Amino acid sequence: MTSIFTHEFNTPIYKGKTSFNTGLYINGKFVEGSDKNTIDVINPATGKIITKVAEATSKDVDVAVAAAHKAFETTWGLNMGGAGRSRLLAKLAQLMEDHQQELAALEALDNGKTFTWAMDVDTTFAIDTIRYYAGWADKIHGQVVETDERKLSYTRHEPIGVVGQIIPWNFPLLMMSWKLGPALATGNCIVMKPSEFTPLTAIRMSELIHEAGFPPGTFNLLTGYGNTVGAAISSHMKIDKVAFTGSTLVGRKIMEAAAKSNLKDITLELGGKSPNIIFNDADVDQAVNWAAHGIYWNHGQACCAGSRIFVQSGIYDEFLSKFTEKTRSLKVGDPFDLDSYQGPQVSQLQYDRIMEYIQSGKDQGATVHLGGDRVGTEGFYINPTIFTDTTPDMKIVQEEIFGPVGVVIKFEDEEDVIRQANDTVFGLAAAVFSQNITRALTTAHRLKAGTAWVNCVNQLHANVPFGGFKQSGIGRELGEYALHK
Ligand SMILES: NC(=O)C1=CN([C@@H]2O[C@H](COP(=O)(O)OP(=O)(O)OC[C@H]3O[C@@H](n4cnc5c(N)ncnc54)[C@H](OP(=O)(O)O)[C@@H]3O)[C@@H](O)[C@H]2O)C=CC1
Ligand SMILES: CCCCCC/C=C/C(=O)O
Repeated sequence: MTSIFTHEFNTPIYKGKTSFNTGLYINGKFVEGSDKNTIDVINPATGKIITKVAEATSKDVDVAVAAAHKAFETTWGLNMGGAGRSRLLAKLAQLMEDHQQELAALEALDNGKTFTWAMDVDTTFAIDTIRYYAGWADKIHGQVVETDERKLSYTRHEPIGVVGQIIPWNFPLLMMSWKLGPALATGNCIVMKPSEFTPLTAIRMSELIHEAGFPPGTFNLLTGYGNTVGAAISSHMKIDKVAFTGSTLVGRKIMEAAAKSNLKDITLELGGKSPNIIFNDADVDQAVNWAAHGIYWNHGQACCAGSRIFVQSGIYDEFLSKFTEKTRSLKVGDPFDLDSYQGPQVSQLQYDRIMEYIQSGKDQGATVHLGGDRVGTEGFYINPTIFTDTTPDMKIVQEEIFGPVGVVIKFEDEEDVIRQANDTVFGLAAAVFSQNITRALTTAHRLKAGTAWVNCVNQLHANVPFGGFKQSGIGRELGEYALHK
């Protein structure tokens, strides 16, 4: 028997109730996992169990894939026109909006992000994304190509089939929407695995997908572990594509599994070590605010986090002093407190990883300019941390920390900073701060990054493609680009 999770939020910022089934969602029904095991879901603010959810196995993957294939052949795929798909996606967006506060509260409870950001960013952007792809669903056509005066050819944009989607814990609902939107708009059926750490909004979304009226089997949700369910999805012979967001390490495994099984198509949105470049002629106060947002927002748990802050020598001291003050002012605390900027890291595992990076920075001779320690005695809270006196070879300069830890590095001129900024295996995002538009754009164009922001950071929109160069990924999400792969 599957269980129902009921929770009453009685917090300063949100009061309300949620109640939903914690089973796997397969073929339009909530069911137990084939082994009847469960996974504990932990509250990162306390380290205590919130609830248990069903644990899927590779057998459940087979059942979900069969259901998805049946839906693809009968009620979805080429059998449901674009207008029908559009209507259902629009209905889903409306249901998400009707339950926005509940979804934001669940995200804050499960992930540790603040309720305020979950409302203003995660849920709002997720709703926008589903609505945006609802708009596309009936506007997807191929081309007519005249080959000579008497002949023409035409192309058709057909769905791929059954797609596996593996999503991470840092933006659970948002990453779900980035993957759901284009896949459903183009007529594919889905077998999705959320992160074992943050499954709650994905499960609640399964109920909303059901309520919206998507035919059984169109969308299936399997809560489970990466090395069982994730691996079974990426090596499945009847899954036609896998879309993944997560670490570069696992991205590599997925690509290998795809190659070794049925050569399925892949989209990978992986790690980053984004440079944030601040020239002498930047508006320093503006750059300080954006730099803080770039690295500390979502507790540094963002693929595009501006974790390497390069500051030109003429303003280095002024910047560092103001950036230190700004960092000191950010309140770390309960995700449901009105004035919290930063909540806990998502898990004990992630907390330990970040602390190990902080220790490695110290061991390799960098200076902890600010922070570097835990906050409080329970939960996974870490003080926003600034490192200085780094060298290019240090782990904290080269590797993705995925925590509120930034390195501030002095540079001399444009050539110097472009060389340093591009000295990374990653290439997801970058930012440039300068009042000189020519310098800003010239620098932005020379950075090997999928996205380069000028005088701002983290500006992502449903209609703008996003994805990485180098080991930050393959393919693009969002915008029209996401419809083509
Ligand atoms: N680009 C991004 O947005 C993200 C980057 N990361 C980076 O990865 C680091 C490690 O975080 P972590 O949570 O371990 O990231 P992972 O890459 O392990 O997790 C992302 C997703 O992949 C799943 N997964 C794990 N192993 C496999 C596998 N063998 N086959 C298929 N799917 C699998 C996970 O499942 P499970 O539920 O078992 O964990 C989860 O759903 C972070 O510190 C950060 O640097 C992490 C998350 C997001
Ligand atoms: C303003 C919205 C920012 C969204 C960031 C999305 C990041 C994705 C990732 O970490 O994979």
